[in-house]
Formats: sequence, structure tokens, C-alpha cells
Amino acid sequence: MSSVFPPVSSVAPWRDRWINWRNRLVANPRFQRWAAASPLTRVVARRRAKALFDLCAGFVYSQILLACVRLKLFETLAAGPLHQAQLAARLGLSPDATQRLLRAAAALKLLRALPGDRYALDDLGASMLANASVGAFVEHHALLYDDLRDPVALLRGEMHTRLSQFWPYAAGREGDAAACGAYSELMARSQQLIAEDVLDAYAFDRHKGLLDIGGGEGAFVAAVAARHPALRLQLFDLPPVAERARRALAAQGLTRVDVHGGSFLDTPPPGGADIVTLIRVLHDHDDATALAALRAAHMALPPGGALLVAEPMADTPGAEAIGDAYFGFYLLAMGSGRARRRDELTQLLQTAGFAGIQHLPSTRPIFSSVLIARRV
Ligand SMILES: CC(C)=CCC/C(C)=C/CC/C(C)=C/C=C/C(C)=C/C=C/C=C(C)/C=C/C=C(C)/C=C/C=C(C)/C=C/CC(C)(C)O
Ligand SMILES: C[S@@+](CC[C@H](N)C(=O)[O-])C[C@H]1O[C@@H](n2cnc3c(N)ncnc32)[C@H](O)[C@@H]1O
Repeated sequence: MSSVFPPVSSVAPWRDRWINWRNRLVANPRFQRWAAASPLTRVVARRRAKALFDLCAGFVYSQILLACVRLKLFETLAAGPLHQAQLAARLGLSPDATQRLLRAAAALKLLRALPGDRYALDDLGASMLANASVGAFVEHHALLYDDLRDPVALLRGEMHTRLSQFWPYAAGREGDAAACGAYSELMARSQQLIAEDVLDAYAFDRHKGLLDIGGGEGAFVAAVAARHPALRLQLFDLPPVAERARRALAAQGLTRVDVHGGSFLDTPPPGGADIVTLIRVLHDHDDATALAALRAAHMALPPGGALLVAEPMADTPGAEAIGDAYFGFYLLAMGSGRARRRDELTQLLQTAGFAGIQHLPSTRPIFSSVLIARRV
């Protein structure tokens, strides 16, 4: 059999030679058949085959989830198990289509099949109910999947993406007021997955005033306000987003937040705070703009003031695919930024004049890791 692998140089480093030897073996169909049958290797072989199948099928699984979200299947089952026929009537699907969807959702552990053709929520379906923003993310993935239909063209920068319309500032259109509502709402809803974890990770009560740069509609400062009634609060975001924040905070009766509109690219954020937060802001931007945001934070703080950065980071153990695969390609489609590794962020922070950079353990680092630093 001819090999797709060129000969290995005998002077290559030992690690390369080991990897090449191993990959030749794994790519050999005879080894594959042997490994699938041998009691020594079959567990690993099945796991690898399943992992590769799941990569092939990922889009199909996602679209089954989208069908469940659009048909409000999880909400329909919130009160308890229902029979397949009852579900067909509630979902407005034929009996066949209902059975197909229910079986698929049960196979994906969203639902649990019960005896007598009844279905209940399983852990993943119940978790969808508990985290309402996940459904909103699933819906907005329609844009991302459209942009990903030709991933090579996307990598080559040959596509005009829908996601860059959704996030206008990523494409240099900071002033696009019409488009900021949709992303601001999505971000505000998904703070539920972030804010409490950040508040648990750091003792904000050692500070007098907090400024949230890129604070969106104020969902994070509202969570801070609830936990730390004595902290003075400021929010800075692009003018149309700041206007939305003013309205949203006033609607909650939160008049103690001082909201400022401007771009950190050309407007210095207000001073007076001794801690600045950048929550899910830096990863949106390429290094030059991320540095501008950090320099704006630096300027707003007194010497010794603190900077807290919270966002998904690329090298989070157990969540590598979320950082490098999901956010890597998401941000590519969006038009700027990348999920940085902790040491890459550390370097940016140092360049902007921060020191004492520490990683803080957080409850669910897969959604956001937390770094704290001190302004020199
Ligand atoms: C009761 C008995 C006997 C046993 C119980 C067993 C048990 C312990 C079960 C566990 C149940 C449990 C607590 C489950 C919890 C599940 C949770 C919290 C699930 C959360 C899921 C969250 C998901 C899937 C989040 C998805 C987030 C996405 C897709 C985020 C996308 C973010 C984007 C696009 C951000 C864009 C912003 C930008 C532009 C990058 O800046
Ligand atoms: C991904 S959102 C995160 C919002 C919020 N921090 C959160 O976690 O929900 C990024 C925020 O940065 C804001 N932003 C982007 N470019 C900005 C700029 N040049 N100056 C100020 N804010 C900016 C956006 O308007 C948006 O609200």
C-alpha cells in the first residue's frame, strides 16, 4: 500500500519522529481494523471514531437544538412529561416528524424518553431552560453558520460576513446606532452566565468606585450594585449603547450609575474609579484596539488602581475548543479580535502599563476567565 506520509528524516527531533511513527500507524487501515477489535485498544478506538463522527455531525446536532428552541420544546415540557401525541399537537408537527425530533433530542440528552412514548426534559434540556440566553445564542448562530458555509473563503478574507453587520464596531463602524440594539440585548441577557461568577471571584468591596468600560446596557453594573450597595458605579460605552444603558438602568430604578457615552478610541473615559472592569471587551479587538482600550483604562485609574479583565480565554483547561475553535472562528467571522491565551493578555496588559497580573479562579472558567492587574 502506498503511504500518504513522506519518509521521516532520521535527524528529526525525537518528538517529531515519535509523532510521525504514531500517525503512520493510526492512519493504516489494517491497524484501524485491529485496534477496533482488540480488547487492548477497542475502547480508545471507539472513542476516537465517535469523536470524529461528532465533528462531522456537529452542524446537524446544532440544528436539532435550533429546532427545539424555535418550537419551544423545552418550555413545553417545563411542567412535566408529555405523550408524543400531545407534543405533536403542541409543536404543530406531524406524528412522524414529532417522533423524529423527540428521538433525536433524546439521543442528544436534551430530553429523556420514558416508557409509553412519553418524553421529559433531561439535564441538558433543563439547563436550556435555566440559561435563557443560550437559546438566544442558538438563534443568532444562523448568521455565523451562514458565514461559515465556505470556511476557506472566510480564512482567506474573501467573504463579506453577516456577523460583521451584527457587530458593527468590529468592522470599524462604532457609530452605527441602528445595529447596536440587537447585540446589546444579547449581551445583557447573557450576563447571567458571567456576572455572578466574576463577583464571586473578586472582593470588589475593597474598592470605592468601579468603572465598567464597554459595559453594554449595564447588566454587569446592575449585578455589582445588588451585591455592593456602597460602591460608586460608572459605565462607559459607545454613545447609542450608553443611551440604552441609561434607559435600562432607569427602568430598574438604578439611578446611582453614572453613564458616559464615547469611544475609548478617541474619548477618555471618566476618572474617579479605583477599579476598571473590561468584561468580554478585549477579545473583540485586534491588538492595537485592545491596547487602546487598556490605555483608556490606565488613564482612568489612579496609580495602584485595579483592572479586572473577564472573558473566555483560549487556554482554559477543558475548554480549549471553546476558545480556539468556537471563538477563534466566531471572531474571524465577526471581523476582528481573537480569544487570547492568558500569557498573551498578560503581555498586552504589561504593554499598557499594568503589573501584578494574576489569574483568579472562577466558578465556570469556560464562560469567562478572570485576570486582575494593578496600574503602575
Ligand atoms: C438531581 C440529581 C440527582 C442529579 C443532578 C446531576 C447534576 C449535578 C446535573 C448538573 C445540572 C446542572 C447544574 C447543569 C448546568 C448546566 C449549565 C450551567 C449549562 C450552561 C450552558 C451554557 C451554554 C451552552 C452556553 C453557551 C454560550 C454561548 C454559545 C456563548 C456565545 C457567546 C458569544 C457568541 C459571545 C459573543 C461576544 C463577543 C462578540 C465575542 O464579544
Ligand atoms: C461583547 S460586548 C460586551 C458588553 C458587556 N461588557 C458584557 O459583557 O455584557 C462589547 C462592548 O464593548 C462596546 N465597545 C466596542 N467598541 C467600543 C469602543 N470603541 N468604545 C467603547 N465601547 C466599545 C460595545 O458597544 C459593547 O457594548
